[in-house]
Amino acid sequence: MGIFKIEGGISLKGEITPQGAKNEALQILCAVLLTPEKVIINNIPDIIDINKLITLLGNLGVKIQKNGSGSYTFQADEVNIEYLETEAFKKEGGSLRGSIMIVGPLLARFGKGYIPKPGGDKIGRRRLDTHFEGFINLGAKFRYNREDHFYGVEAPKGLKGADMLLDEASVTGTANIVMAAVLAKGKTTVYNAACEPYLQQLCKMLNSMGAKITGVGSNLLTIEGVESLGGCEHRILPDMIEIGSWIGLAAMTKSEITIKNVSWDNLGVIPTTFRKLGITLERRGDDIYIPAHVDGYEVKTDIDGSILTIADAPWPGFTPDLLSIVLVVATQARGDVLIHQKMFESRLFFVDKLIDMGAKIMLCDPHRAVVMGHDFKSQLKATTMSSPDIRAGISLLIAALSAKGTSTIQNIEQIDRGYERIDERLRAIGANIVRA
Ligand SMILES: CC(=O)N[C@H]1[C@@H](OP(=O)(O)OP(=O)(O)OC[C@H]2O[C@@H](n3ccc(=O)[nH]c3=O)[C@H](O)[C@@H]2O)O[C@H](CO)[C@@H](O)[C@@H]1O
Ligand SMILES: C=C(OP(=O)(O)O)C(=O)O
Repeated sequence: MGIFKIEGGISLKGEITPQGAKNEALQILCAVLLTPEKVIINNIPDIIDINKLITLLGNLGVKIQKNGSGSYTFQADEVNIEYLETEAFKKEGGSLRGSIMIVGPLLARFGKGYIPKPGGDKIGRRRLDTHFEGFINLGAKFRYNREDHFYGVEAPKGLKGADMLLDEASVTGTANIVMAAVLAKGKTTVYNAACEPYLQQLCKMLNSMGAKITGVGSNLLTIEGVESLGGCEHRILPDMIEIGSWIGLAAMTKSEITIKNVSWDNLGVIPTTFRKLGITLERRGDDIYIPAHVDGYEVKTDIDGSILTIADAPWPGFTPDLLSIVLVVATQARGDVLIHQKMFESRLFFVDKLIDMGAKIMLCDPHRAVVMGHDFKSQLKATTMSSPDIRAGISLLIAALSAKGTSTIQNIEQIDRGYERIDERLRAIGANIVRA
């Protein structure tokens, strides 16, 4: 397992360009299974999770050609569906969360889809019921083997469009159901659909392949099934979670940073949420400019003076993936913040490490933490820590960059699974970080 050694307490300066979005890329890569024609995808991030999914597609027989940095051509004209029943697939298929989204396309095109319990972060229960209830609504037969946690759906006679109301607006669940419904017979409506920008991107890509999806961007999608889909070219959006991470990093290290080409119109409430923490962000064209916060940043209260609460919610609410970053940034703010992580129950436990570093945080229960900001009057102390999940990992990295002295972060594979060449990119703006 690799480690990062970080010499903190240094202000950074410069420009940083966000990578392509991990969570969009996972959906888009699965969609290549829907057509025998060539699909070109640009701006694919070079990170562990994405590279694992590309390997999985290769093992399924998809032809893969690298065109250049971040650009690939995929062709799923000879899919080896038997691979789904091998021991190798049982091992490999479960190693990331995003692999669950191969099931919808395979079911739609080949009448069957199997998957071992998918991996991803250990951040609480991660149910798959919404996915499989959706497939069942489309006429698939479902089976689950409790012993080896293996899920399967089959529809040898094809899928049939249906009206459905999802039990929750699951992001990967909606993507999976949409990818199954595009090739079903007749009309499907999906209400309480997730509608975040990455899902909108998926729907736009599918429409460019010949699918008929309307309502894109809303929570009611209507899908007219088509016989087959063709090839296309698609570009992945910048990663909004990475953008939020750089905003937090800039504020915490009092650095002047420009985040390039962020696709502002797809950031939703992310900029306003950081502004509530007192962070100044300027829109400059499609860039975000963050001045050095030499005098710190002051948390805004609610209109009636009550303590600011930052909570997650399905899009267009604030993404749960940025709450850990907001929490670490709050430790040096002027004022107090309640962080309410509603979706996942094990994502706040990393606060122990921040408390060890000197942060004032009260963990009220698994979902809520009150952060009492230091206003930089007391700097965090460098320490040795281990990254429990991807977003806690980056939050600890931000804490280490702000702390005086040398910190060590272990288990950095958790960070590498979502952030491309992070050490190299941070060194380019002046950070003292080495990989060992
Ligand atoms: C590979 C990928 O794209 N992963 C993202 C995806 O995961 P994923 O698609 O797995 O997450 P889901 O949207 O299914 O649900 C996330 C959690 O929120 C709960 N939930 C969800 C919707 C809802 O209306 N109410 C509710 O309580 C679910 O029970 C679950 O515990 O979306 C999550 C929520 O944005 C992100 O954290 C993950 O980074
Ligand atoms: C939780 C995340 O990823 P995954 O769903 O892949 O575990 C994340 O990206 O923050």
